[in-house]
Amino acid sequence: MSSTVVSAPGKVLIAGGYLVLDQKYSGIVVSTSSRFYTVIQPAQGRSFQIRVRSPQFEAAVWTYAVHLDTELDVRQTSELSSKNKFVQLALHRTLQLALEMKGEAHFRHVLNDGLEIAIMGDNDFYSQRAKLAELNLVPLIASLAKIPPFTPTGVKLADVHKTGLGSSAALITSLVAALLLHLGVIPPSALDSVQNEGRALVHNTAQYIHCLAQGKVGSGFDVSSAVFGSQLYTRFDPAVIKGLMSDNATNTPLLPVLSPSNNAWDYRVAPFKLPPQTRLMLADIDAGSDTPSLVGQVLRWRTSQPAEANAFWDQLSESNDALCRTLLRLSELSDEDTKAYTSCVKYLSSLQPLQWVANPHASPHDARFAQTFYEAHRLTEDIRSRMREMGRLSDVPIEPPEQVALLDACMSQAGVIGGGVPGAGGYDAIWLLVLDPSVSSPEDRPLSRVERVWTSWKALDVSPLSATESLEKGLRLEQIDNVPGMRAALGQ
Ligand SMILES: Nc1ncnc2c1ncn2[C@@H]1O[C@H](COP(=O)(O)OP(=O)(O)O)[C@@H](O)[C@H]1O
Ligand SMILES: C[C@@](O)(CCOP(=O)(O)OP(=O)(O)O)CC(=O)O
Repeated sequence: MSSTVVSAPGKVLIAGGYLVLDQKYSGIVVSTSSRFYTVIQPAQGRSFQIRVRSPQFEAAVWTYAVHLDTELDVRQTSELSSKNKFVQLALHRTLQLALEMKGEAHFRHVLNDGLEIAIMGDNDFYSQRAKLAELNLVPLIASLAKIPPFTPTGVKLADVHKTGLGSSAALITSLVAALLLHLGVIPPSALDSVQNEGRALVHNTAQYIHCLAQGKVGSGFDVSSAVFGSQLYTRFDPAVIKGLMSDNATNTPLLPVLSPSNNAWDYRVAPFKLPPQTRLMLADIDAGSDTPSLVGQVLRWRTSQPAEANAFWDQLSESNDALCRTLLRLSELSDEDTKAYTSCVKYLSSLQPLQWVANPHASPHDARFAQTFYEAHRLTEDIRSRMREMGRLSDVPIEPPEQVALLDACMSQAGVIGGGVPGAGGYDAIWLLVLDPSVSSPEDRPLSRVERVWTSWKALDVSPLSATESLEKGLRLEQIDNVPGMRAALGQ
């Protein structure tokens, strides 16, 4: 049997943090060009053994034995090595599903060869600050390209500095998809289109396993974007997986719950993408925040002040939805008249947003582009101010003063549409959307202006990520030799 390689993108929740936990509201999630990869190869001679390794980390090899008696068991055999609950649960539950769907004979046939699995994340998932310093490189996006792909982090998994792209969700999603493909549960064509039963099965299984591994049911926007790509996401009702979440549910059949034909899966994925000739910029800030504790405190405020909080969330949600519509409208405007759109992007990229709508010579036709970009700017600023207000009301540093100063400095640069603190906010990251005209010289690009702000910023340590938006719709089937640096990282 040959190898199976599947990748899944990381995520940035640009609007809808906290609200997306409630089915009444939605979140805008952008999937990133930075991806997690799972490589599965047969392990000749190690029947019913599974070896998993993460070559970017120290001591990151986990070996498991698969036992199939009255029930399926996946037991770690290397007692001396650390545990990896996310990987072990993904193996156990996905193999269990494969057993239910394909039967014992097929299961034994595939496992007879054993499995050799490698997990790798693009460099963006882990802070590259130390590596840039070691190579004497200025923290610029162009410098990141000089770091070899899948570069070793030099530390154990537990000690790595994550950048917030959602490593566990992308990892679980790529691992589940690769296993379901390798075990013949879904065909490779399941990854050809977005609306597909096989892909939906990957989604449901990965959501369930991610919740189980995290020990909580989050909104699931990270898994959904890893499967389906950028989207406007509305969560599933957690009741659908309740029966499978307890420790003594290991004998409960998975398929009736995880099957795409189970109507209790009521998540909604509406199309979303960033406008053409704009670019997402992300920075990792060297100061972390603990998402679960921020979430706990905001939700306690909502429970204690329901009337105030619900009215507040309704208004914030209107701004989030309006931002989604406005950004989608820009794609339509570009389709309607690409030439005029392109020249407008070039013109606006040298001006600040307030000047965008102050051109007395613009024809009504051209003014539509500038007005829509301005509306996107206004909405991101409105969302920022509401998120800050929610932080004040719940006493949570959602956009703390240090981040306010940094974002305001970025926002004052010509050609910056908007930005904010992604997801739950806090100190760990910022996102920006900038105009990125295809025809300007490199130093005139808004991207370069923002980078100059970042490199000169003293109050916080700001380091860029290389990710752009991924326009591929989530999961992707890969070939080892087409992924730069993969074979070297595998040591093959
Ligand atoms: N490269 C990797 N190889 C193996 N497991 C990984 C890797 N990256 C992350 N994980 C798993 O994901 C867990 C981290 O999950 P979590 O703290 O929720 O991170 P995140 O916020 O990035 O999703 C790790 O403890 C490990 O089990
Ligand atoms: C608060 C939230 O709505 C968004 C959190 O988004 P982040 O991107 O901050 O999440 P982490 O990857 O866990 O750091 C919680 C949720 O939707 O589950």
